Parts: sequence; structure tokens; C-alpha cells
Amino acid sequence: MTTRRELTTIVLAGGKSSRMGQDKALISIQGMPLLQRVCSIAQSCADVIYVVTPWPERYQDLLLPSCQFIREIPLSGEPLAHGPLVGFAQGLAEVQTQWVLLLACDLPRLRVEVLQDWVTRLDRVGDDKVAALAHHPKGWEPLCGFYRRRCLPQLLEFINQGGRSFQQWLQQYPVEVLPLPELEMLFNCNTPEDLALS
Ligand SMILES: Nc1nc2c(ncn2[C@@H]2O[C@H](COP(=O)(O)OP(=O)(O)OP(=O)(O)O)[C@@H](O)[C@H]2O)c(=O)[nH]1
Ligand SMILES: [Mg+2]
Repeated sequence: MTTRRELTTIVLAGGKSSRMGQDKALISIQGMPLLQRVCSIAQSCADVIYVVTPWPERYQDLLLPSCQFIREIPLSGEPLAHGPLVGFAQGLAEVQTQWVLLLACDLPRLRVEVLQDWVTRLDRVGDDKVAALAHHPKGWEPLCGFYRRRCLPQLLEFINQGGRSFQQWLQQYPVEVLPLPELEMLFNCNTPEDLALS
């Protein structure tokens, strides 16, 4: 069975938070900044956690034991906020395990038991699959699921051709569907209105 030692988690914390109007990673929900909350949940699944961000200094005072920062660098000729797909690729380049759990930093309702159940299913995922993700009415949920490390070359090729969309990239490959007991856990805190519901 895939153990926590054989899984790496990547948490993305480099978005513009333009809808929120302030850095979502630092917003406290029930007394804990969102990034810290997501990282603490990640710790229940994996030994190694990377926080991929262009600005690690901003988060250095958060309590993130056993998390390591990966400083994102801009692609040549492009501004920094190049989006989550490029951030993921830069993190994935450092990963040593076969599987990686990718998490956005704006998921206040993640459920540890569901993530742990998903981990137990990884061994049975067919070899042809590049990822194992939950599916919801709008498509795959790319920022709360698992990817094989070996998809890095295909990902880089897609990015080099100008691709920036997870959904478009995933359309090209077989993906395993993970059971989602409640859509609620993928609730994304993007706006001040979302925050009021959190
Ligand atoms: N490392 C990294 N993470 C990113 C980047 N863009 C988005 N993310 C992360 O991806 C996740 C989902 O981001 P979104 O909710 O789509 O949006 P956002 O860009 O933070 O905010 P908006 O400007 O309101 O769209 C969050 O965890 C972001 O921090 C990026 O360029 N680099
Ligand atoms: Mg979001």
C-alpha cells in the first residue's frame, strides 16, 4: 500500500487572490491561516510537503512544521503569476516519490479521512492513468488530487507549447475517478462572500 513515505504533497500558494482582494493563504479561518490549515491536513497524508510560491518570505512566520518552500521562478518573458499549472510543474520537478498529492491553499473544508481513503486507492490505479482526481459538475478538480511524478515531461511539453489550463491538459490523458462523498470538501474560498460562509 502507498504509505506516507511514498507520497509527497505540493501545496500551491502563489495566486493573485484578485477576487478576494487580499492574499488568501494568510486569511485566518477559525483562528488559523488557510495555508497553515491546508499544510496541517497535508501532514496527515505525506511526510514531505512542498509549498510552491513566488514569495516564501510572506509565509515564513506561519507555523508550517516539516514543510519546505520551493520558490517559483517566472518563465522567461512572462510575468510571475503564471498560474497553478506552471507552479505545479516547478514543484513536481523536485518530487522523488511516485505519487504526489496536489492541494490548493484555499480549501477550508478538506477532510482528512477522505484524503486518506483516496491514498489507499492509489495502488489500484491503472498504469495508463496520469492522475487520480475527483470529478464534479464543472469537470475535474485538479487542485485536490493525485498525479504520477512521471507525468512531468508531458506537462512540461504542454506548458512549452503555451498551455496553462489544467482542464485542457487533463483532457489528453486517462484519469482515474476518485469517489467524492461530499462536494462540500472541495469548497473553494475565492471571494469575501465565500469567506463569510467559511
Ligand atoms: N504557486 C502558484 N500557485 C498559484 C498560481 N496561481 C494560482 N495559484 C494557486 O492555485 C490555487 C487556486 O487559485 P485560484 O483560486 O484559481 O486563484 P488565485 O489566482 O489565487 O485568485 P484569483 O485572482 O481570485 O483567481 C490557489 O492555491 C492559488 O494560490 C501561481 O502562479 N503559482
Ligand atoms: Mg480557488
